[in-house]
Amino acid sequence: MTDPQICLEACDLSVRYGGRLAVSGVGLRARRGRILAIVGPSGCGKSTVLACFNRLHDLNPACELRGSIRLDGQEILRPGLDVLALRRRVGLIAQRPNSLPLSIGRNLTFPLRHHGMGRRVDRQDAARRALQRVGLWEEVKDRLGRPASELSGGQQQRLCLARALVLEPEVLLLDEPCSALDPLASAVVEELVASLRGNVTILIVTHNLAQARRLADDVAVFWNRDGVGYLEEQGSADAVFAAPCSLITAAYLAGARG
Ligand SMILES: Nc1ncnc2c1ncn2[C@@H]1O[C@H](COP(=O)(O)OP(=O)(O)OP(=O)(O)O)[C@@H](O)[C@H]1O
Repeated sequence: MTDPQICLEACDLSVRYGGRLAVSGVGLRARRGRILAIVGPSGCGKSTVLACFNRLHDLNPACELRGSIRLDGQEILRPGLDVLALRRRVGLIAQRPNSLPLSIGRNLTFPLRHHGMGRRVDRQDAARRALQRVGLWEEVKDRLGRPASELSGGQQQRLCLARALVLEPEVLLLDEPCSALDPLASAVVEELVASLRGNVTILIVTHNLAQARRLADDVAVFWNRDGVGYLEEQGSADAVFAAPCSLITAAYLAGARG
């Protein structure tokens, strides 16, 4: 039986690019409403695994997935799944702010329309609430018609978070969301992510171990052997940081490896 505390679960997940095995045998569990930090050295497959959870690899015909991923107990890798509906439930925020080449307001109303919210007034209302949620409303309310590209990097990343949140996702996948931001903008985004705890299940890839310590309820440590990424260890952040089970994790967290 599915554990109701588990929102998202990968079992024996493997990914190949053009036939080359990139990630193998990953079993990962994300608890509902908690923040799971995914850490590990470069190239061990963190982003590759993260992108599996909203089927982003469907866009890459050279990419092949094996194994199982269940969202609320339902298999999401099965053929015929409504991928648009999945992406409404599981949003992804990339490393670099990727606002749409539209106005600030339409960055939010466009996805709502795409996902079938019919009335303009409802879309505008949802957009305002999403902008308030990420603390951008006061900064942009008088220039909603201006291009999103006029915003700073930090503001654009908050706009991207608002664009994901406006669809009221159950899960947010964050791929190093602060790595392109200065420390102040990074702190704002980090606080925002922390404020979502309890409401949204969050998986965040980060190279910043201090950030993982501050944010995470749970931690998954990835590693790579002979060029193939795998999950070395996972557990509660307290346990993994204080008393890791694996020597590799211990050395990585101590800064000696990776
Ligand atoms: N689109 C792609 N096509 C081919 N190989 C890829 C592609 N994306 C990733 N890879 C390969 O898959 C492996 C894992 O890469 P991935 O980016 O997932 O690692 P990562 O742990 O997220 O790294 P980083 O921390 O540097 O972002 C690497 O060997 C990489 O070269």
